[in-house]
Amino acid sequence: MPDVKTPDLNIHLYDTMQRQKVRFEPSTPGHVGMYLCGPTVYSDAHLGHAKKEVAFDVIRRTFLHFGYKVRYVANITDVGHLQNDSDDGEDKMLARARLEQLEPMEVADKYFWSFFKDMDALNVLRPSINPRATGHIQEQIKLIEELIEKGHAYESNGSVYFDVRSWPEYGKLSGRKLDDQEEGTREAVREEKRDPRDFALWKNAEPEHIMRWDSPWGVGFPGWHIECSAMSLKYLGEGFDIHGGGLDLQFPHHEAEIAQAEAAGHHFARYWMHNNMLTIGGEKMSKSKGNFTTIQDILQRYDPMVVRFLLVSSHYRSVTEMNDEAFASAANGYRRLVDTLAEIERRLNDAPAGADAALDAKIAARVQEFEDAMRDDFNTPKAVAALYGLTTEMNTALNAGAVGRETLEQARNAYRTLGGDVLGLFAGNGQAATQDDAPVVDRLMEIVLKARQNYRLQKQYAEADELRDTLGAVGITVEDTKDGARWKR
Ligand SMILES: Nc1ncnc2c1ncn2[C@@H]1O[C@H](COP(=O)(O)OP(=O)(O)OP(=O)(O)O)[C@@H](O)[C@H]1O
Ligand SMILES: [Zn+2]
Repeated sequence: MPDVKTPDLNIHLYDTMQRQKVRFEPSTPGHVGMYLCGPTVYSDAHLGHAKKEVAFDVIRRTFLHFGYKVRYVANITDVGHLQNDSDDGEDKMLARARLEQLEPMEVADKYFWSFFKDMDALNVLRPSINPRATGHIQEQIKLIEELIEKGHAYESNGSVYFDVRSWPEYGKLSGRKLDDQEEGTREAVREEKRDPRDFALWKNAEPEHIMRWDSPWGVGFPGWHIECSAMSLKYLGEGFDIHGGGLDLQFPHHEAEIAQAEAAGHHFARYWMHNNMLTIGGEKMSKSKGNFTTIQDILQRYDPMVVRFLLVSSHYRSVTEMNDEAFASAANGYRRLVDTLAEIERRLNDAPAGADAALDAKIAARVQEFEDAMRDDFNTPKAVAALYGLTTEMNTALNAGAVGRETLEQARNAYRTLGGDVLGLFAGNGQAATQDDAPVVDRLMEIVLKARQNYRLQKQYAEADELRDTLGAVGITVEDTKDGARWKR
């Protein structure tokens, strides 16, 4: 018999569209189709991106835990996302390509791989499907044609705009009334539009715009929003289950996605989920504000599992404020869990046979507490509190003397399943969990890398390589970049 678990039917989630917690009912029993708006790949990912990716990864893992099959589609934006998120301005990819003197597709690939390297480190499961906007131009053109045919879009000067006045529901997700919406675009673009709030589905390419494709309206490129409507429907089908993204994408991006899909006659996402922001000094961390810390930089200082622990310690719909104290307390909290788990595993080597019924009941109650928290809109802080509770109880029992093998196994399974499989916290060995020594190691590494650089300058490459290999053996990788050597552990 295959190991088939009956899906749990008691999961509640907060649906942004309905503005309340509702019971999740899948469109196909036992299956969940999820779409997540992914990154625009023009620079390295920062901790704000990590918050979003980890939030939805935990949601996906929770559905898996509760017996669902999940198809998880997360896109990569590699065209059409213009600066200021508006209908004019330079394409973010092109601006970066110019800066780095690369082909736009080189920029996309460079940051695509860097994104996945970071996500792998944070133990974020890879998407089931990872479609790229430039690979789906035909699908986007087809959807635009449907919209023109139905009278919800019009061509103007080689560009195509969505006619917001033709779609009274525009604004239903964010609750914005059409009249309250800003008219952000510059004069020349505004002249092309019937209403300044119309948004671009397709843009006519100026001669110098090198990312360009043929279309029924001439040579151009897709608007930013259309890719997500086209690709989610393609891979998840009509009326798919969950659409996710950051709260800041509700308007205009998600509002536009809904209008594009529904005005063309499609059934779109049935639930909308949004993560809140990671902030620094109370302000959203963002690339354009420049107040960001890249994931690569933070991983120089902290074990990726500590970073992940920090992120799951606050709810996905709450703000996560990032500062040194938050990391220090995450490192300590995480250490408590892994130390106890390590002790349980050590004791299992020579534990006496048998079980401790009272402790078994406590473990079962903590498992229940954890699962109830996750069923209630993926309440990770409460779930973490259940793990802390378990940890206190286990430490008391372990300090008091021998614990029976069956009970130790139960406890280990609880940590591995809930902390490991659901929260994704036990990739790697967690050994570098508390890096109170980070400043000292930083300084030491500066000295070591300088020594290695001296070897290289004197063409003593064998010695330089040996130094790098020795560092590798203790878990420190050194990478040579054009800006000098970088390291991480
Ligand atoms: N600080 C943050 N906290 C949580 N999620 C974020 C944060 N910053 C970005 N995201 C999410 O990551 C996704 C991609 O965001 P995007 O590439 O626009 O990042 P950004 O730093 O806001 O860039 P920009 O400042 O150029 O708009 C979006 O879903 C967005 O909501
Ligand atoms: Zn999107």
